[in-house]
Amino acid sequence: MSFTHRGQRLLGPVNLRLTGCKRTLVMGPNGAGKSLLMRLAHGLLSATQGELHWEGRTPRQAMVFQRPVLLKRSALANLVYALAVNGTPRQKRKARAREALERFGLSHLERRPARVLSGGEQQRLALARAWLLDPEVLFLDEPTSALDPAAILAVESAVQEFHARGIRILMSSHDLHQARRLADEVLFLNAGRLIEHTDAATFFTAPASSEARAFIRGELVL
Ligand SMILES: Nc1ncnc2c1ncn2[C@@H]1O[C@H](COP(=O)(O)OP(=O)(O)OP(=O)(O)O)[C@@H](O)[C@H]1O
Repeated sequence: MSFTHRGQRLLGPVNLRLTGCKRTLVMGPNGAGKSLLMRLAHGLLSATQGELHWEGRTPRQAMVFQRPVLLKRSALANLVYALAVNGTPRQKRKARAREALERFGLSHLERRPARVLSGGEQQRLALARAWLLDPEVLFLDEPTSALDPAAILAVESAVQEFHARGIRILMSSHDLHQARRLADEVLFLNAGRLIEHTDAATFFTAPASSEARAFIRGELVL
């Protein structure tokens, strides 16, 4: 796939096959095209050239963003609304929403307006909403970049839980430590090009490209 805007190619061509129920971390410097790749894969954007193919039917998917998109209503009502859109019968919505709030440690905040929750609480609410959608594939676009260490830990634990439940993870991150903790494999992008697609152990110990080596050493990649 490629994505071109006003004659400028911002991403691609990216030719890539993702398999297995892995945790794939999408890495690379600012502007590398990580978000574009995630949005194309999730179907929020259409490729200007090329196509995305799912093997078999298109899986159920959810996406968690850097800044959660929450409705101007309570935490509970945000989840109830997601269930309504999802077609869950009315009489089951509140109980299921409360279960999800409990799972993500938010029960005590159910009546609070979602938009006044702290950044970490909002992200947990977004994860609870994703959980309720029962996805087969979960996209997370830099979900921890605005969070403190405790909130980052909560998000990473949730990612591990999703993974343990058999959900395929595609997550972008700048954070090398986070990628080392979570990744089964890494997609490394730079300037709109896919530079490496490799298992995590190889990426961190013996990256093939000079760009990835510089990125891992913490040097500026231009
Ligand atoms: N919808 C769009 N229309 C036009 N340009 C876009 C669009 N989305 C992204 N871009 C541009 O494409 C490039 C890649 O953006 P992208 O958000 O994918 O980068 P990124 O790797 O996620 O960066 P960051 O780490 O800073 O979030 C940037 O130069 C950005 O300005």
